[in-house]
Amino acid sequence: MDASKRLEVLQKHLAEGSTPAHVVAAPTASRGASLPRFDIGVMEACLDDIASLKEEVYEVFRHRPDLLPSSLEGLSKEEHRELARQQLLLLLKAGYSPLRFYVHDIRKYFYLGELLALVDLSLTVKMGVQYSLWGGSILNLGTEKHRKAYFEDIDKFRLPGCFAMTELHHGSNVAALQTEAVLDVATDEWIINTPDEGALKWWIGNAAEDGRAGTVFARLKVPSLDGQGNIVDHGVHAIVVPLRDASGQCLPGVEIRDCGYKVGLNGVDNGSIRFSGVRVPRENLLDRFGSVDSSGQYRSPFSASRRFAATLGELTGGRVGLTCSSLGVLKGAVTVAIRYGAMRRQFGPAGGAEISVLDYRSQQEKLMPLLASAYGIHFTTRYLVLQYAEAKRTKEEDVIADVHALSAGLKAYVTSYTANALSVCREACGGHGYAAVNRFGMWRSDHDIFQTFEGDNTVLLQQVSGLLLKKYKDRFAVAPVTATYRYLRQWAADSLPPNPLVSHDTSPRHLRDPAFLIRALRYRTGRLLFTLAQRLNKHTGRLGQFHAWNKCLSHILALARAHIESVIYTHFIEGVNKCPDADCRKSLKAMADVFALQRIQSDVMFRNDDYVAAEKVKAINRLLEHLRMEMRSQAVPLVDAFNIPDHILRAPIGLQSQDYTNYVEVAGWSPVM
Ligand SMILES: Cc1cc2nc3c(=O)[nH]c(=O)nc-3n(C[C@H](O)[C@H](O)[C@H](O)COP(=O)(O)OP(=O)(O)OC[C@H]3O[C@@H](n4cnc5c(N)ncnc54)[C@H](O)[C@@H]3O)c2cc1C
Repeated sequence: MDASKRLEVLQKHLAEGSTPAHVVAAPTASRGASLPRFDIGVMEACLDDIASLKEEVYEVFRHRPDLLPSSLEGLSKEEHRELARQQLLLLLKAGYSPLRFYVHDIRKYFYLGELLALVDLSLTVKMGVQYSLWGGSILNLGTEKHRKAYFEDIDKFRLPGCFAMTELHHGSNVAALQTEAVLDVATDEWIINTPDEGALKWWIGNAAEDGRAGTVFARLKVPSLDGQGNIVDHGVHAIVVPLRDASGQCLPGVEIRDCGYKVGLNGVDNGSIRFSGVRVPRENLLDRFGSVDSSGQYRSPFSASRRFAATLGELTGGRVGLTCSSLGVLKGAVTVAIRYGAMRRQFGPAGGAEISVLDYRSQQEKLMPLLASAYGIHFTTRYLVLQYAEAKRTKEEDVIADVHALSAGLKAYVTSYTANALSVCREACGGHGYAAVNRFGMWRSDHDIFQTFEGDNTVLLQQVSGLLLKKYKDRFAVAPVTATYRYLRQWAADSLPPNPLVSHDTSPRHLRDPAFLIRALRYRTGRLLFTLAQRLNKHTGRLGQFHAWNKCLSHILALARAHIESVIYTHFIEGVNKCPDADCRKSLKAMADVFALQRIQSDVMFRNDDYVAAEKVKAINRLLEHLRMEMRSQAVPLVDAFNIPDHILRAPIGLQSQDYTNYVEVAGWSPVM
């Protein structure tokens, strides 16, 4: 049943006052606080209006259990690469065209990234390399001639390709890359060279085995037009360079080595590349933002720094994709941990039955915030995807800037959050969480690098704060005194408690009021921003900009995280309000409250500033405990609403059956002993 049908059915039942058959049964062991039961299908519909894609894609894999191994233990990197390749080819044979999704229906493209994360993260990353990076660089940095030349072959995976940016000596600092592309005016070709060991391309996905071509980032060096024999360095640009012939042999001047076994993601063939005098036609320069004619005349509508920013800005799609995939992993991990926690029984009152471990408050404290965050991140990620589509459609500068900041911030926040959540979920499943078949180990190893590639998280968070500071500075660039004053007044009005009574208000009604929660989270962002601006101002005079920034770095990172949390909460509440079903809404609202209150509880700044008085902190603690207990009552249906089929989730302790049957079978026992 698709999303709109589900809502229709529910509305009919509500009108008739009856209960649909698939409304979940009451939880067994939740004492005291509980939330109303809800229709899982309706909750799923509130989350996704393209859920049909999930059903179709996962159905494709249902018929190929050979491509869904229960664990990757013992697989060599070559075998794992073949597995990822076959998984990708299966999708293509089933009629999916990721690059067409990328161009015509970006929501589906990113959703695919989320879905495939639970099939195998190597598959998601391989898809990301082929379509977001290799395909995306052609589409976004090139012009029509490049699109015509490569689109079909990239789409069909007839031309597996690479995105060769990183070098041995430089990853985050892209402007410092050293690979050279020198124009030979006589032959109208670029000559690509790796000048030294530090410029070896490194970590390049698809390079070790499959890559037939790649977008290579190199310094564009062009003879000066003054006839003096000088060379002008126009900085880093992207050029298409063929790497292998049809038989898989490296082309003359191209040498490739395998980066070898990694901590995870061994289904992706990362390689290192050296170029020695490789010649490619001048047209191979991806010239949307800067071009060179046959005489060597360089043209760009932008200044060098704006061109560089525009080039890197076009790569935000990769970050959006990683955020979606990371969310997929988070949903999978939380699903396993919560189902297992509900099934697993340890200890109980004297003479009574053992209780589910999920009924321990400590377990709720560990897992309910993760579940709440998964929902909050879900709504925010969906917003990011829509904004990304809007930016591509309208090309409006404001929207592009918003997407740039949000994709950097959300990628950093979500991937770090998920990396930590994987450890919490593993530990919440006790010893059985450590069995390879239950997938936490593999997710942890495969997902860990999400924090680093497509922009190191620490570096990305700085970009977010940099953009916030820029907005702040822009406000008073024109009329410093009045604008600063206006900004502060606005900030005070927006976020400070209107009067001292509020900082002492401990009523649950107030504490759960979205107006209070959003005001508090924005207060934190505003305060961090304002004090950071003051500190940077103070230190820059003495230390210079670079060192002043470094001195304030932990403040800068705190600001970016605070900002992202307030953005997530805003979209979470929007998701709550948009949900048409009252019972679903209650669960969603409880989770949004947990999300925001936990952030307020864990940041001493609120207490230090007397934004929340001591008795209010205690009231928040009590309320959080209560809300987590409430959430526990619907925790299993809440993860069921992610609707991850068993053949995709595979972790035997986390399946819908919620018993040990699959797990004992994996160990070779007959289920009936
Ligand atoms: C499995 C894998 C696949 C990859 N695939 C590709 C690919 O297909 N194509 C490609 O081009 N690249 C690829 N990469 C490279 C990846 O994008 C880089 O590793 C990443 O950008 C980080 O750069 P780096 O490794 O040089 O880290 P560095 O920038 O050297 O970072 C090292 C440490 O220094 C810190 N640091 C660096 N700069 C700052 C700063 N300004 N402020 C504070 N701290 C800082 C970082 O936080 C980090 O902790 C891949 C990497 C891996 C591991």
